[in-house]
Amino acid sequence: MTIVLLPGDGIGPEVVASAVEVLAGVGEFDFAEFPFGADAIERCGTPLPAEALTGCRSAEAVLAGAVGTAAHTTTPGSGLLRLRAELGLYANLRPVRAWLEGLGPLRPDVVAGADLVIVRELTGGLYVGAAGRSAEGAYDTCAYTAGEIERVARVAFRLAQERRGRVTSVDKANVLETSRLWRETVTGLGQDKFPGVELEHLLVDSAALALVSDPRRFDVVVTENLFGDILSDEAAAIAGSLGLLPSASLGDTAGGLFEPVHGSAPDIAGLGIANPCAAILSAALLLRYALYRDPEAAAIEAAVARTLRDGIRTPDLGGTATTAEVTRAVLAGL
Ligand SMILES: NC(=O)c1ccc[n+]([C@@H]2O[C@H](COP(=O)([O-])OP(=O)(O)OC[C@H]3O[C@@H](n4cnc5c(N)ncnc54)[C@H](O)[C@@H]3O)[C@@H](O)[C@H]2O)c1
Ligand SMILES: CC(C)[C@H](C(=O)O)[C@@H](O)C(=O)O
Ligand SMILES: [Mg+2]
Repeated sequence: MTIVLLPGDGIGPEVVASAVEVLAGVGEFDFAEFPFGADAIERCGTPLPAEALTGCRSAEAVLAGAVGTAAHTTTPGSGLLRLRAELGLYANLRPVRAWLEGLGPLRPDVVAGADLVIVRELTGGLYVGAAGRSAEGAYDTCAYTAGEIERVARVAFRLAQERRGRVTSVDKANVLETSRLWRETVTGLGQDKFPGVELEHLLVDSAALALVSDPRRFDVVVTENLFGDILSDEAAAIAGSLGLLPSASLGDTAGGLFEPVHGSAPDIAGLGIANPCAAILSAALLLRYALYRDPEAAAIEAAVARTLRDGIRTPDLGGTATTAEVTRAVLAGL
């Protein structure tokens, strides 16, 4: 059972090492590591070398850190986008929980008990549409097919059936044609196949406010690629830090890509203070969604919750613990 590791850049290798320690604490796995991101550009001349892609294709699952450095800004991200596209990972689950009161910048009475999942469409929209420069400026284009919308909406509805039975679809249907198609398609699918799931539609600007003023109203949020990218970083305020947000990128075949929502955090890379929880929780999602080992996944999540409760927290959460100390506490809590 091989798990491919793509540590990448900045704090990526630091937090992936923590996640690997925690995985080794719950079972026996084979790991195969490949260069990725700016690290791969330096070593192989490309952010996603052919052997890394081949390794990812044949692995049970992929655990990634983050990509990007000050010297290499856009190209490392293109390797990540290509990996998602090549593996057909169109649904990106980004669970957000208020693990503990008072961790983040928001009022505890607003966030206490919040527990939602953002399902971000991951292989379409503005990220992949025709883009370029013209004589006068530049352009990016947004296009979605009904099929692309329906398949990610299906993931959201199914997830809601296992949770609290409520989907919020986020779009900008008052302006964008792709959003009007998004709204029609999600509505049709809900009526036809998921009548038991409550569906509401929110415009993205209004959703952005509701996320931080009334996060408990959300169960499953489904939205297009760029809105999902932005709203998920915003939602980190509910959890308390980007260092607490994991993700699972899934397609129609087994396996998937599991990675923190955060980036390579060049401002703290190499200091040993990165919060490893997002990567550790991504490893838990890997166990749940790629290896079907839910008990181990739940054990890791409980150990992270205990570590936070015990006050063993990195500086992003107002603590003084190091990456290694948090990792040790999670392992001890298993
Ligand atoms: N999935 C990815 O690989 C990914 C995601 C986002 C950004 N990026 C890339 O990362 C680079 C930096 O981007 P950015 O600074 O806008 O976003 P970032 O997510 O790297 O950092 C934003 C802020 O959050 C903090 N932070 C992030 N993760 C943390 C953690 N685990 N523990 C403690 N603090 C943490 C950082 O220190 C920084 O202050 C860019 O090159 C960007 O393209 C990559
Ligand atoms: C690095 C970047 C391409 C990536 C994205 O925009 O998808 C990141 O921000 C994320 O959220 O995974
Ligand atoms: Mg992002």
